[in-house]
Parts: sequence; structure tokens; C-alpha cells
Amino acid sequence: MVEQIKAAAGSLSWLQGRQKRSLEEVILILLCMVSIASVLPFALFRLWEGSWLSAGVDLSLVVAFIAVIVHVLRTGRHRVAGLLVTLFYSAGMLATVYLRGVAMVYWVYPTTIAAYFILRPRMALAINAVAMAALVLILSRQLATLNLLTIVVTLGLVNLFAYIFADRTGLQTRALHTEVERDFLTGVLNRRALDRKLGDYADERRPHLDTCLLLLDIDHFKSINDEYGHAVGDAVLVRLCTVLRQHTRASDRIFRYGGEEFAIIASGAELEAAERLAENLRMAVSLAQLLEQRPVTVSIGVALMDKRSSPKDWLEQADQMLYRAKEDGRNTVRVAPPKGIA
Ligand SMILES: Nc1nc2c(ncn2[C@@H]2O[C@H](COP(=O)(O)OP(=O)(O)OP(=O)(O)O)[C@@H](O)[C@H]2O)c(=O)[nH]1
Repeated sequence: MVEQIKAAAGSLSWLQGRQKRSLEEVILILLCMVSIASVLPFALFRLWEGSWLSAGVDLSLVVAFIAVIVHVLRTGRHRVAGLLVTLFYSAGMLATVYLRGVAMVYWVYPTTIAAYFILRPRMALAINAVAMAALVLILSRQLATLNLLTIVVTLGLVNLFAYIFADRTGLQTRALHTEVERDFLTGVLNRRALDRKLGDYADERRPHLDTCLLLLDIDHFKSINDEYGHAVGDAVLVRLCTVLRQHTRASDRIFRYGGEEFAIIASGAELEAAERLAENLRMAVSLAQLLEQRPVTVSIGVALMDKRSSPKDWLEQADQMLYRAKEDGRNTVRVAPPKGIA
């Protein structure tokens, strides 16, 4: 259910605007818009019949939802806004039941489920549990025990089903992402993951640490394939990835960029640190004896992921440096000078 809505939300390109918006932002904005469309007619009706307090509650909710939409559209920050929207839903629902009685209890069900669209399942469950306790307090004077129990049990079931569904959907989505972005031979991330990571870094709005891109290519790999066969070539690729993992930090990301070409995103590494890392990797590979019969070496190009440039520029720069390393005799590291120094 959540994924279908996400898919529908994803197709609403008009909401994306000029800026690329995350699916979470789009879902939150859509939920706020639907909420405004649902609550506003009741607010106007309450005004018309002179129920000022109820109208006040409904209008406050409408204003709060508009404020959230404006905030998310302007800043792109959705986490705190999502929490606030869930709290508005719960507070609005409780106030309405308190003011207008048990007939308003129907509002509890959509607000309960909405929390699972916006928040992580555990957080949604916690907020709903508190809201349910408050609801029981409000209704305990109005309802016979059996009726109250019916509401508690049905609400409990709605929460249970929504929790299981949201939790399972989250698990499946994460598993699918992992599968789609992994190289089946070596187990490192693939080209698709690299494109996404570079795009994410370029889109990052907050200040961050310097990060570098390393492009690494096995020297004369074709001759390894030709001399020892494709299966041995494959084994070399797998062993190379083990060496790369052993000599990079957990926060660094390794990608298979092409056949025998790999990329590493070294986060928190400025050019000098990235050059040291590249040298260590080059040395580690040459000492690792990836193949018993002959030495295997790599050439590496390094570029700073400068925020003034684009992912395409970073790849081009690192690739030029890799080309230069090959030209300069292979088993070599070459680093792109920072912008303005070239
Ligand atoms: N075993 C194996 N070989 C692959 C795979 N993907 C690409 N290759 C081979 O990698 C080789 C790449 O060769 P080239 O691009 O000519 O480069 P090179 O021989 O490494 O020479 P330099 O890069 O110039 O040092 C080709 O022979 C491809 O067939 C793979 O998944 N497994």
C-alpha cells in the first residue's frame, strides 16, 4: 500500500518543480493537501453553524498543514515537519472527539493509518499508542465499557496491521535497493549505485566534509584473460575487491564502474588524504599477489568532488587522471589539481 502510494506520488512531476524532491517530501506535501481538502469543508460548515471552537480547531489544522507545505517546499526538510503533521493529526482528532463527542471517532482511523505513511513504523506506533490512551480517557465517560472496548480493539488491530505492513514494506524496499545496486560478481556496489551516490552528494544542501573520487583500473587485464582464461580474470576481480575493502574505511564506498574499472568515494578525505589512500591501495594491490603466476597492478586517478562542479565533471577529471596514470607507465597514481590551480 505504502509503495503504491509512493509510486503514484513519484509520477507527480509537477510537484517536483525545478528542484529534485525526495519521495518523502512529495508524500508529506500530498498528505497535507488531502488533509486540507478533507478538513476545510468541515471548518466552513462549523463556522456557518456558529460552532466557533470546533471551527477554530479545524482552521488551525488547515493553517498548520499550509505552513508545513510551504516549509517543505522552501527548505526540503521533511523529517521534523512529518513528525509535526502526525502530532497535528492526533491533537486535532482528540480535540474534535472531545468537543463533539463519540460520533467523531471515525476520524481516528485515517489519522492512525496516515502516521505510518509519514513516520517510521515504531515512531508511528508510539504516537498512536499515546493518542489512543488519551482517546480512551476522553471517551470513558461517554461510552459503555463494551463499546469503548470495541473501539480499543479495532484501533489496536488497525495499528497492528498497518505496523506489520509498513515494517515489511520497508524491509522489502531496502532488500530490493541492496540487490539492485550490487555487482553480482564482486559484491561491491555497481554503476547504478555510483550514479545515485554522486547525485546525492551533488544535491546535498548542508555543509559537509571534503570528499574525493578515485577511479582505479587493473593494468593489462586483457592479457590476464587471454593468458589464463576468463574464470581466472573473474577471480582476480573478486580478490581485488577484498584487498580494496581491507584497505579502505567502512565509510568509504567501493563501486564496480565497468569491467575491470572500479570507483571509490572517499568521504571526509581532502585531496592529500585521497592521494595517500590511492598510494596505499596501489601498493597493497601490487603486494597482494592477486595472481600467483604474475604480478597484478592498478592505475588510479583521483579528483576532488568539488561542489562547484557536477558528477559528470568529477568522473571526467578522475578519468583523465587515470588515463594519465596509464600513459605514465601504469601502476601509478595521478591526482587532478584543485579547481583554479590547473
Ligand atoms: N574476466 C573478466 N574480464 C572482464 C570482465 N569485464 C571486462 N573484462 C575484460 O577486461 C578487459 C579490459 O581490457 P582493456 O580495456 O583493453 O584494458 P587492459 O587490458 O586492462 O589494459 P589497460 O587498462 O590499458 O592497462 C577486456 O579483455 C574485457 O574482456 C569480467 O567481468 N570478467
